[in-house]
Amino acid sequence: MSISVTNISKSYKKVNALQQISFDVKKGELFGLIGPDGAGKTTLFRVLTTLLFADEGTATVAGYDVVKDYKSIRNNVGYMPGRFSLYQDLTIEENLNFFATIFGTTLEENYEIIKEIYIQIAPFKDRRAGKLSGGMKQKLALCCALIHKPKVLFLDEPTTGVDPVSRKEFWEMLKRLQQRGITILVSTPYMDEAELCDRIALIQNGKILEIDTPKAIVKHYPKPIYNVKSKNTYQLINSLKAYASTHSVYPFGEFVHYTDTRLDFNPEDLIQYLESQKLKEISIQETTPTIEDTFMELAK
Ligand SMILES: Nc1ncnc2c1ncn2[C@@H]1O[C@H](COP(=O)(O)OP(=O)(O)OP(=O)(O)O)[C@@H](O)[C@H]1O
Repeated sequence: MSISVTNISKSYKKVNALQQISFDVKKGELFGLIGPDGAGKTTLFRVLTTLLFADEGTATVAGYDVVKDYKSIRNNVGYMPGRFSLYQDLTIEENLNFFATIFGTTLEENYEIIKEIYIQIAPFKDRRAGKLSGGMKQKLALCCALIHKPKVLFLDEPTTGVDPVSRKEFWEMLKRLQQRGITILVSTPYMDEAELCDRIALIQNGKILEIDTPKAIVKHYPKPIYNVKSKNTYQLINSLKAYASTHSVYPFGEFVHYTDTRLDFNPEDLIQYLESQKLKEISIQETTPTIEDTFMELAK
């Protein structure tokens, strides 16, 4: 195993940020931690990168214990924290040289591993990090996390605040790093990114709700789910919430996702009810559940 977490708990006074978390990540796996703000993702990253002690439990990374072997872990992992880690007043090149130096290496020595990402920002190498776009900062932060050739890469919400094109490119880069045998633990609040991981853990309020491949997680969804639409979405949600047989209701893109408590649910009954509520242009269609639907169901 590349990462092994056993019954890790961590509290900040009254907040139980992590509660008995256990999971394993295999060597070379791209593993996603999926959960909303405050779920405990950053706390877990900090424990695994030896920056914070857990109250209970044990964890190993690349075979090293996070408490006893913290020095070895620091030499073998790359960490890209969610909040920006670069020196804003240093240029791209200076940031890279700085990170290389603290790990006792040079940009030249490990150029091969960062080359593909670095060439995209190299034309701006004399620009200060503080003056870069979100996508460029992210690429520079990834280069800095990789400069000492880590075995395991920790990426805390690397695509938050980054435009959709850069997000897509970023995930393509991660896939290529994975092909080099690097184990990657990445957190994201974006459910569409969850589908790009080999396996994911859904996490909320410091607890793991489920761990599996994205496909299997969606397969476990327990009910038929419907895309419901009408002219007035706000009123539609309120009416659906007030309906006697509602199991779940929440906005989902241009639709409202609806599940019913009855096994013999007939959409016609729901249409009649919504019409009686004076809703107009109603449509109901069964749809395939997504990871977000599974999350909403488990988090209920
Ligand atoms: N230093 C701290 N002192 C007190 N509470 C904290 C501290 N750090 C985090 N918390 C709380 O612990 C919980 C987990 O926070 P954590 O930052 O690990 O979550 P997260 O999933 O990374 O979310 P975010 O994306 O918002 O950082 C939250 O309720 C947060 O408010």
